[in-house]
Amino acid sequence: MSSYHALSEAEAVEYARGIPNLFTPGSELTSREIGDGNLNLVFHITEPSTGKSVILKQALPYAKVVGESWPLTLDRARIESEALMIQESLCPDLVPHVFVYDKELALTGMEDLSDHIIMRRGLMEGNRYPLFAGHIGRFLAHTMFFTSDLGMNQQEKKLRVKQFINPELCKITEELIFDDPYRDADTNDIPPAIRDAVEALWNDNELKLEVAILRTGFLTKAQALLHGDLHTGSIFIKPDSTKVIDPEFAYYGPIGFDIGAVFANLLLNFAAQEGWSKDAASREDYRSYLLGTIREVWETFEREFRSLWNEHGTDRMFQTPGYQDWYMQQVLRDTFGYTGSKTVRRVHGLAQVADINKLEDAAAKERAQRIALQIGTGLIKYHRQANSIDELLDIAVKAVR
Ligand SMILES: Nc1ncnc2c1ncn2[C@@H]1O[C@H](COP(=O)(O)OP(=O)(O)O)[C@@H](O)[C@H]1O
Ligand SMILES: CSC[C@H]1O[C@H](OP(=O)(O)O)[C@H](O)[C@@H]1O
Repeated sequence: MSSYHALSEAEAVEYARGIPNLFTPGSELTSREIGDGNLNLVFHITEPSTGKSVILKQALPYAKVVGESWPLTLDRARIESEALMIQESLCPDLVPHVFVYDKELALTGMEDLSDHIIMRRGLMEGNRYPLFAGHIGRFLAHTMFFTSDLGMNQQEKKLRVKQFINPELCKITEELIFDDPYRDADTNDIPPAIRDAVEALWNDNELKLEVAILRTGFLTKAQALLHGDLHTGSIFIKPDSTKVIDPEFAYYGPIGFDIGAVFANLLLNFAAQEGWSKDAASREDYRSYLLGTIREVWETFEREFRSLWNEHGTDRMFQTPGYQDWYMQQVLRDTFGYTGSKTVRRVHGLAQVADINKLEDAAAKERAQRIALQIGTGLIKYHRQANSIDELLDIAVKAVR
């Protein structure tokens, strides 16, 4: 197969047949396009006679959610496959294995994770995942420590920064997270019931100053190789396993941005319990589970990151007493701010979340949206003063009192 074109299901089968050592030569293969994300095609190829399968993910030259009027680089397929391979080298059990990356077709062939479910769906079904916090805390600590100036050769790190320059995907984030929600942008999709609360953001200069500071961090703070879009739709899960997918937004940025993405999406589900829980007691119980998960993710991340630093840190100046504590406090403060920014954007910006949008009861949906905005703006405004993860949990609890 030659130059770039979007594959048909039949072409996807032929492509998969050519991946070495995967399927039985000459056997029947089936293909189904299952992409439910905002950007790409995803083909699920199976060999019914053996149960073997593979996922082929192909970038389209535009953003699928908007259409051909929003052109988008195919280089994101390279970014995604290279990020997955680095993450696999650091946390082999927490990402899908990549079998093949095809530059010309902007296509990645990877391990099929269909025995897992997308975590957003799992949370909407009220499931609990006791191992998740440990898994994702370890993922965050290892992928960020070993790609940062703390944990890798600082000259090689500069080359990594170059490898993951991702201007078009970063621009999407810069606009959809750090600009459009705070003005009357065309991309916004404002729920009419909460227009008053949304307009209040546009006029809140204290809030916009903090967003400008967080935007500056996103633009300039090349701390570690981020996943870049670590929401619960980018996490596959089952009780004993967690897999992170879809790092096409990967770039060198502030560590708190990825942690904030995880927390924001747990908090969006927390807000949406207005409609998902059947009564007040189960609502409170599930919310406690979500907040407990946030606390455990942070504690795991902090413990593992500090221990990697103590064991593998090579920079002499960074061993100065007090520096590690200062660094962790900055990461915590960034985490508050990015959790807030990533919560707000999902309420009235482009690409919202099913946790809230699938609520059928209009009053519950409106309450959920207002709670999410209150949590998000509260975290953004407080972020530069934060000293402990408890304060984040308090801001969430106060929003539902
Ligand atoms: N490795 C995989 N195994 C099984 N299904 C997958 C895999 N990767 C993606 N999918 C399916 O395709 C969907 C879209 O994939 P995703 O990587 O999130 O695409 P996008 O970048 O367009 O958001 C996922 O929600 C999931 O249902
Ligand atoms: C125009 S892209 C909108 C939105 O979609 C991405 O999510 P995903 O690829 O997981 O569907 C990302 O969050 C972008 O901000």
